[in-house]
Amino acid sequence: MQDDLTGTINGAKDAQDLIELATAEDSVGDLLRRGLDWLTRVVRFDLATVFLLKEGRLVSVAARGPLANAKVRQHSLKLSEFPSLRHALETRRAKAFTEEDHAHGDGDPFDGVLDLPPGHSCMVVPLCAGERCYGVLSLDRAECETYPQPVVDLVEVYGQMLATALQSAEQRVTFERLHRQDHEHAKLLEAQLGGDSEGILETSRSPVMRDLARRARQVAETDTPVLITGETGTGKERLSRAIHRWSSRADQPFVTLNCAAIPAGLLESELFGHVKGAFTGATKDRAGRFQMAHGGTLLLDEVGELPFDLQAKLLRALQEKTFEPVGSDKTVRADVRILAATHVDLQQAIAQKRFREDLYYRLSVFPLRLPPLRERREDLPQLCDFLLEEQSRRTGRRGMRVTPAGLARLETYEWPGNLRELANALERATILTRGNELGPEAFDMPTRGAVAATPSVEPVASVAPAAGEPKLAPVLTLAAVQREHILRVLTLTRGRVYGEGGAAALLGLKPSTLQSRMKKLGIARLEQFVVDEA
Ligand SMILES: Nc1ncnc2c1ncn2[C@@H]1O[C@H](COP(=O)(O)OP(=O)(O)OP(=O)(O)O)[C@@H](O)[C@H]1O
Repeated sequence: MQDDLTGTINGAKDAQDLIELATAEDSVGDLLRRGLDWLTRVVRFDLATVFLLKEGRLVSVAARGPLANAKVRQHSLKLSEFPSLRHALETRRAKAFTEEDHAHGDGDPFDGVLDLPPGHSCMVVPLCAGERCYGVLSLDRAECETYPQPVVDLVEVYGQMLATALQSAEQRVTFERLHRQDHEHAKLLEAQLGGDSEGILETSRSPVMRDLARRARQVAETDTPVLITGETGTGKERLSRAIHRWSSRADQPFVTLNCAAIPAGLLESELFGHVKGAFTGATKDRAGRFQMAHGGTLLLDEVGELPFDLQAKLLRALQEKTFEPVGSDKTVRADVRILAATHVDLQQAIAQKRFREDLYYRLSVFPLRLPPLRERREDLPQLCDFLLEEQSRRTGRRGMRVTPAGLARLETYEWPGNLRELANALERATILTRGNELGPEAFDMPTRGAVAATPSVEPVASVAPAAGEPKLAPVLTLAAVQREHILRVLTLTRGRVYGEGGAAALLGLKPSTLQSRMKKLGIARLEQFVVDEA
């Protein structure tokens, strides 16, 4: 198709370019520039102008052709004064103007801006997609001739494509803004709840802790993997967050994956993502934690629980920084700094063939061992202040403090659940106390001697027997009874939580519920129950 008003139309190639234009992830400016480039190939004009609708006005945002000048680029029109433009938007149809239209219609949109002859070639194309009309495209030529209908139809399709591309560019901007807002919001919440604070690390009174914090800050500056070990509740996750915040990746995502909390069959997809149809229930592509952490830090919590076959895949992802989502043969690259945490003795797990030695050496380039609370008792006063302050942000109970006698009481306890147990003890004491002072009577843990005798139970109080009556057993807290019972069942199942005959099934709980209860009660996961089956 070629005449005075059409350019050279190169069939499939032009259609393909147009589709590419509509699906490209360009910014709005680039999109308009490329869109007008495309148009020059298929239709002749001296001026193509894109006007976008803003508060009842059509504002020129891009212009192309020999007549495009600064005045055209700054031009704007009141839509209500141009019925022909309004009509094009209402009917969503492109229209070529004839000499007659010019004689009886509204004024020329470029009156006062350009000196175009009466009856010049002119076409108006609405830019509408879905529910929205974004504006109009106008084509003008200094010659007096009407654009033929096939050209109008073609440019109308172009207008629809351009509007669709504008729509997706707009959606992308909105999505990115919402994503940013979510990120900001999450950070704010974290800050409000105190989760963005490193807690008592560098300010610790314990020389061991201070040294650990110093080394953590040094390694934070690098991309070296760090293996954080320590008993349950010693603050491994909080230390990981501190390392992330101290690193140059601080503004990028911090993503965690608790390898013990996710059923083994789903872990690979959680780590590396999956593609639609990879397995029953995979109804769409889903990014894994590696992709989510791109540019940032990924904490593999309870890494000792990672199934053996998945450990090889993780090793490859660490070495090559690439992996394949489940069900895909496409290799994905992610730039992720890895932190791993565990409370199990990985050396022992290696000896029992439950953990790969090569992965261990990869993860443990820089090991950090968090001491248990009983080895840093000198931090108790600071920790109590810190945890009470943090708790007050959640509960509103401000100004709580532990009296010196209360502290002396806390110092006599062994703290098997470490900082988490301390936080829980303080919260319980706050609930049970009317005033602001937590004295020894506010705390329900046994003294050091009692702990040694019955390590897994926590009596609240001994009920004094009346004279002549046999001695009564100590009254246990509900938590202590639960703890003891769960430990018994875990021993029976040799540490197995999941599946038929697992502890969760025996206790009538969902495995995830049992896991979280175990975590709360400070029950370390499972190696002490596992009998080496080799
Ligand atoms: N350095 C710290 N200063 C003050 N409080 C801390 C510190 N580290 C941890 N905590 C508190 O102790 C509790 C347990 O912390 P965290 O979850 O980081 O421990 P963890 O070792 O990762 O536990 P788990 O082994 O169960 O995964 C949380 O309430 C946390 O706020």
